[in-house]
Amino acid sequence: MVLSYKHEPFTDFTNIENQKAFEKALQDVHSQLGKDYPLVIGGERITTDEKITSINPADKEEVIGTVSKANKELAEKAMQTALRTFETWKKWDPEARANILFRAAAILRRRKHEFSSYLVKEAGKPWREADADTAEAIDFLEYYARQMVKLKSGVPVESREGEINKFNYIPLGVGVIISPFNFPLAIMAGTTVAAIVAGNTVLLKPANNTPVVAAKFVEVMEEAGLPNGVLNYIPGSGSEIGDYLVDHPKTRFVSFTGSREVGCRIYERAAKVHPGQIWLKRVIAEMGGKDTVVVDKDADIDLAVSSIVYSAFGFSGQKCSAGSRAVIHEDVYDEVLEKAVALTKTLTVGNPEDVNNYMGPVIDQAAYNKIMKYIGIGKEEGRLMCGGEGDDSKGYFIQPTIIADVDEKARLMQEEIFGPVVAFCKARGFDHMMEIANNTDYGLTGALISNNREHIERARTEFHVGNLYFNRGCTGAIVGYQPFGGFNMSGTDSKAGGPDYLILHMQAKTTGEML
Ligand SMILES: NC(=O)c1ccc[n+]([C@@H]2O[C@H](COP(=O)([O-])OP(=O)(O)OC[C@H]3O[C@@H](n4cnc5c(N)ncnc54)[C@H](O)[C@@H]3O)[C@@H](O)[C@H]2O)c1
Ligand SMILES: N[C@@H](CCC=O)C(=O)O
Repeated sequence: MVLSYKHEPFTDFTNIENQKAFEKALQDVHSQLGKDYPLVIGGERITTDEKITSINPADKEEVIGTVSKANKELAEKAMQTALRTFETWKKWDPEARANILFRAAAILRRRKHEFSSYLVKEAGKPWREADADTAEAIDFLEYYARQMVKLKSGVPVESREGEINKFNYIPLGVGVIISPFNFPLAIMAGTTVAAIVAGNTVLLKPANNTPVVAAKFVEVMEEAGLPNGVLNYIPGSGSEIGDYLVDHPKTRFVSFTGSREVGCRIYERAAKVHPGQIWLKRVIAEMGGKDTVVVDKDADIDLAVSSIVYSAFGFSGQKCSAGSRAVIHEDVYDEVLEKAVALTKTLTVGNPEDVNNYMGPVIDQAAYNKIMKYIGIGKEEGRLMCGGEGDDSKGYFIQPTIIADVDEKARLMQEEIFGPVVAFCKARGFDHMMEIANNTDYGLTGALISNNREHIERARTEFHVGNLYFNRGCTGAIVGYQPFGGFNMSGTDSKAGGPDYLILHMQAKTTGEML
């Protein structure tokens, strides 16, 4: 019997045994660095001359691995393989497909610290963030497997006398999975296995900064018994193979997580019907955010401060859910600001291999340059209270930065920075707070810190975000507990880790039989 779903607990790193185990895993992973990873198409390992070199963002000299790079011909080979494999995979008993996910979850759980160590090395995640990323990947496997078992017999519909009507879900076909660098295990794995367990075959194109952890995950799925050709691993250039596969007439759906710019491009291209295409493509596009922590007049100030600071600076602000705006009632603004600056100054920045560092680097030179440019803009749009400095000599380190007194319409309050920068903005009252909270193109996450019941209830309907939290920060959704996805330009609100998610990867079929 399958036990009911419970999310994977996080590792307690204050426990010395856990600390030692993680240090050992880091050493083991260190000894594995620099390997070469081939493409995997139909189980065949294909090595190309052209490579993606994955480096450690905390130490540019350290190569995590080199990864073969698919071109259009190889993407086409992967498509043909996935199309062929779909004909058999779609007929598998959904429960048997779910069993592969359960087994993969068990393997990942046994190798938890190893995977988290790859996340420390390849993505620059501090231990706790890496551990949470691996736990979330396990959660996705466990949760979607159970969801598939629930959906396998469809949903009951009514029948009149003399007929039997049924309503079942069947798979779609070949899906293209395009994942971001910032949850290189959880989002990559979650989007991939949701499509697979629903009976589809997939082409996985991971982010170019983090392809090694994806290659390791493909090995886990093979070990768990996934038949060859169901999951095809094809890292490559987004603009080359990404465009090619999004445009492909045999692509049935695209599951994308990443920036608004790329998401909109995919959405638009996927809408065009190409010669030989006999369906309208489905697109799941989960994109950026400009997320707000709102602090009410009668809030618990210390809770407000920690919610702002940890939502803004966890994983150096490189979360779509990051609280990059703090909107604070004018009566408590100065106090919250002062305390937030003091707390931020205690945060340590450095190599994430050291458990004592709260923040590691940002992902690459382009991200570093972009964030530093925004800090420059912030200095003009507001008052620099702390941080503001960066050092890209060894890795891409940026100090956690608070910019105060920013106008609600300023660029710092409107544009996704995706780095450790938070803008503080003063509000006149609750109406004004809600107005500011809703004044961006996005609508992903938000938090209200308040002890005013009427304001909490008003925010429940007026604060227009896909994930709204009260009296806590705005990051850290848990699979199965807080299904995740946003409104407006944050995407298609697919709600990863939620009860509707798998259905997006299937089509419903009605049958009616006369007796
Ligand atoms: N809403 C969410 O659930 C969610 C979750 C994580 C990250 N994000 C967002 O992702 C962004 C950060 O991730 P990123 O920098 O990896 O995003 P990105 O858009 O730069 O890249 C995402 C993926 O798209 C690929 N890509 C690039 N060009 C492409 C093209 N023309 N066709 C197809 N694929 C292409 C990339 O290679 C990568 O695999 C942020 O904006 C963040 O808010 C959103
Ligand atoms: N689901 C994550 C964010 C994913 C995007 O980066 C959270 O809730 O913090």
